[in-house]
Amino acid sequence: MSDAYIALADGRVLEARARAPGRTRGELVFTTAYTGYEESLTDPSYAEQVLTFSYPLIGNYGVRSERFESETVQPRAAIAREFTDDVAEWLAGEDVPAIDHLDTRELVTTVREEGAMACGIAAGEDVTPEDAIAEMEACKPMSDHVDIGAGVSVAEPELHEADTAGEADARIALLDCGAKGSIIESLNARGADVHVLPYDAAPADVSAVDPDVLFISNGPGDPENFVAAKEVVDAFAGELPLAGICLGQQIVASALGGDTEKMTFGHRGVNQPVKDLRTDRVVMTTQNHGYTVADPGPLEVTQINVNDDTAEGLEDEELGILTRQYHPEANPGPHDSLDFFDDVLAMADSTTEIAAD
Ligand SMILES: NC(=O)CC[C@H](N)C(=O)O
Repeated sequence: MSDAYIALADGRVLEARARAPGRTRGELVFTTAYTGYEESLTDPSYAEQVLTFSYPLIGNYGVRSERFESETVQPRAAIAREFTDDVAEWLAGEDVPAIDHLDTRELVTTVREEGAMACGIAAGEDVTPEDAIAEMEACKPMSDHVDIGAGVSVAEPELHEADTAGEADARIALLDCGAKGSIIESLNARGADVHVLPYDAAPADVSAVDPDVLFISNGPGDPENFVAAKEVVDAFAGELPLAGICLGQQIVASALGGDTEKMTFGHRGVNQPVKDLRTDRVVMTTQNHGYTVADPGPLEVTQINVNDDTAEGLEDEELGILTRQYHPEANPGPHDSLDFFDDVLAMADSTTEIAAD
């Protein structure tokens, strides 16, 4: 008798071992990252998803809150071939179901072939396969989570001061659609004050901060549902330099007349190769996304994914727009693309010069 089950939308039910009990449902996705489980499990972009680690052993360097990207565990459940006790205890303490001792290679192959899909999990004493099936049947498609930003954004504006407190070189308005903490830290470390605004802030809320750059964060769900953020981008494009990471890139492109589409299984891992089309330089990047910019609208695609040619960087020098589909803040690494933040802050400098002229 097993004490855990996962039901898949394709009709299969797999047996597993319960490491943290509970019943839940979500979109089944996988990451190939072999380090960075603390960062992944606290990345708000995983809201409403069930995260499978393709690497077989997760947790062998413990759990330290210094590495968290947000204050809570974000996916609805976690799956690995084997979790260490440290990770299992952390997830149990956070009431996030976790299961292991199942064939995660089969799970990953299924998602690669059939796409990210609904799943249901039941773990703990006395659970039955029917419990997992009932959860799976109640699972909504990701695009139906129309207000997903509400669960991951700040409720009120917050100021995160530059490490050079009192002597900030730039002021950033960060629209928090589920921002990873290390995006804020990367900006603070480069001398920028970061005014974090709720995901549904109005253009007037952005003006109130009088920023040098408007920055749209990463976040969960379907970018087309972030209607207020698109209105903000539309209001400030050409007026203020604009930057975005991941969901931020998708929102900027969509707001300016482009389009996004759902990928079959997405990109989640820490070794995604990205090529800059102007220099032919390839860097390794951290990624976590299930949607992609299919039509960049007026923006130029300056970087692409080497594996599937999808858009990884969008720019418009005249409008002052710079976005990345991957995660330049690079926690857990690699750090190849950290200079993105220097390029964003250079846009802030250029507006200061324009204003001074
Ligand atoms: N990390 C992100 O910002 C993810 C963006 C979006 N939710 C996607 O899955 O594509």
